Amino acid sequence: MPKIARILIVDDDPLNRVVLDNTLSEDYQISQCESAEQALAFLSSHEVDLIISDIRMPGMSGYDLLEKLKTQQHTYAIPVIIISASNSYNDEAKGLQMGAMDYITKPFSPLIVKARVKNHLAIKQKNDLLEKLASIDGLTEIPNRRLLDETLARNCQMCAEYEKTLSLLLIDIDYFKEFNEFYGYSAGDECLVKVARALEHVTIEHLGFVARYDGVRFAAILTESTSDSAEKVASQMHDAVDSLLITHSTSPICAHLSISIGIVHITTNFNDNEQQVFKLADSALQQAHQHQERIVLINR
Ligand SMILES: Nc1nc2c(ncn2[C@@H]2O[C@H](COP(=O)(O)OP(=O)(O)OP(=O)(O)O)[C@@H](O)[C@H]2O)c(=O)[nH]1
Repeated sequence: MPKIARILIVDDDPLNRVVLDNTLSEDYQISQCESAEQALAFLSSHEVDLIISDIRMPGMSGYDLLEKLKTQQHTYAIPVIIISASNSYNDEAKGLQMGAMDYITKPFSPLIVKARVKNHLAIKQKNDLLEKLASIDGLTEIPNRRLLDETLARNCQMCAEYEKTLSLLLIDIDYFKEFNEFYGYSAGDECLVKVARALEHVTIEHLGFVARYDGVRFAAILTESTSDSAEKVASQMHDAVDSLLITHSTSPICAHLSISIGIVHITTNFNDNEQQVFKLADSALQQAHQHQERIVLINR
């Protein structure tokens, strides 16, 4: 069943909220807020597909709300329709320049509101799909490098700001060139999909994030972890890949397909950016390869 879109109405006038609610509630799930401040609080814990906001409200105005929405990761992509009693071109231009998708003047025609809402939701749906396609690895269907880079940058910033811990695990499949050469590239593809699923399963259980970093390397991010818990996750990843029992007869180290893992664990008060964090995880992975160790951990 297709998901019913959720629309948030922000207006200090209860009558306007009721009229809009009556216009749209037959087709959508509606939530109402009587101020921009209340809307921001609501959006911190609820997902919405579209916002309809008045401009002139006590406290924060609709413009202030727009400005704030555009600076937050979880709200910048939500389309906003401004609905206002002002028919001044300046007000309309300002709203559109600030990123509103549309501007409707009051009194409004319910049919026009319905049609515009429907059109903006259709565009949002397509944008969401494009966003998803641009963030997912085509072969393994787990997040790709682009989403990994964004997620790591965001998490590094959050950890520095709120003094939280972060672990980055870099996972490499051992002797995959030899696997491809012996079993063929499409068997290699199948194997990558299986390994990705196994890693994803373990990571999700620990509320982490995993992505395909490049050809045969994966990366997982764990926040608020300890170095022990990061090592435990790495060890579970080894078990998960071992239990796939994928024969690798040309591997010099194991009869089955195996992985090596480098971990960097960052404790509070760190100032490393995402590139430095990545370099450290990579050097842990190189050490794992050099010394043929299953897991190498660098504490920072
Ligand atoms: N089947 C398949 N192979 C890939 C894909 N992407 C990269 N590869 C192959 O993966 C192999 C990776 O080789 P290397 O980076 O040398 O890694 P390795 O052979 O595992 O060597 P070590 O990392 O030292 O254990 C190369 O042969 C690539 O062609 C893919 O999407 N599918």
